Amino acid sequence: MTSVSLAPLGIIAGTGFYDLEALDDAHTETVETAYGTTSVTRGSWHGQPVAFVARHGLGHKVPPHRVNYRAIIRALADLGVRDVIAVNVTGGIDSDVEAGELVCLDDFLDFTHGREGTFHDGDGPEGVVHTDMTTAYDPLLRGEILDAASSIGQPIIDGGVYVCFDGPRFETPAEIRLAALAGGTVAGMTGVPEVTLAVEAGLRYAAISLVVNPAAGVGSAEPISMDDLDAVLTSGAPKVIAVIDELVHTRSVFTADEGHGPA
Ligand SMILES: CSC[C@H]1O[C@H](OP(=O)(O)O)[C@H](O)[C@@H]1O
Ligand code: HPA
Repeated sequence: MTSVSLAPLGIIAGTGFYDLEALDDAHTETVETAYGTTSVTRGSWHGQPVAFVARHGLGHKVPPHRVNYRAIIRALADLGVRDVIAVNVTGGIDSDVEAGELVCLDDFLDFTHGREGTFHDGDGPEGVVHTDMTTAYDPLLRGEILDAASSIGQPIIDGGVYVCFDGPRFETPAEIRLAALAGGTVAGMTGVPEVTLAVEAGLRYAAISLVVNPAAGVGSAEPISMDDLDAVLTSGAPKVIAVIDELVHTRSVFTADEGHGPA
């Protein structure tokens, strides 16, 4: 059997996901890019190479508005990653979406301001570039996530609009009502420009959102409780890992069948 080098699967995760225990031979390196440095943990999962980034850093030191999204995406692209699965913890805007549920996102609204959101500042050899965002979340990668969830019997909502706010404060009820009117499903603080930079970099990107609370003012006037949120995160994180585990496992079977498995 000829051994070929597989492109590593990129995984970017945030709140509650700081290392991937499933990774074998994990080692963390600092990757330098033209946009700054980022820390990437590389290892293998079911024999598949993986490059993992904890977007808030170990110990959750970096708030959402200060994450260096360009360095993260550039680093993964430079390491040869072609596909990225992102995990975003969110608040439910749509009252039908409950805490503990998973959503496979299919669109976004960008309510952020002033983030470094492009690789195309007009100063490169390519000049002015306008990147299509019609299917920002890659349909094929979304399909892999949905199939993986279905295979293990994990419910996941097929499609949802991620509304990205700057944070780090939570939103007001009025902001969430506006986002609901605009068609938002879930609220978060990190999904954009991560997704748009990935598309600009030519990566296939899809995101699993774990809903951990009703967004501000949804269903009740109760303040968002970090304790409640943490409890849902603790019970929900293994569901997300199980879906990704199945996706990676399926890929490993497929690559072995194709004769491209690890030697
Ligand atoms: C602790 S709740 C707010 C925090 O969680 C989300 O992070 P991530 O998307 O990285 O999972 C949200 O965007 C905020 O950064
Ligand atoms: O309600 C929320 N809003 C924004 N980001 C979040 N991340 C978890 N919950 C929320």
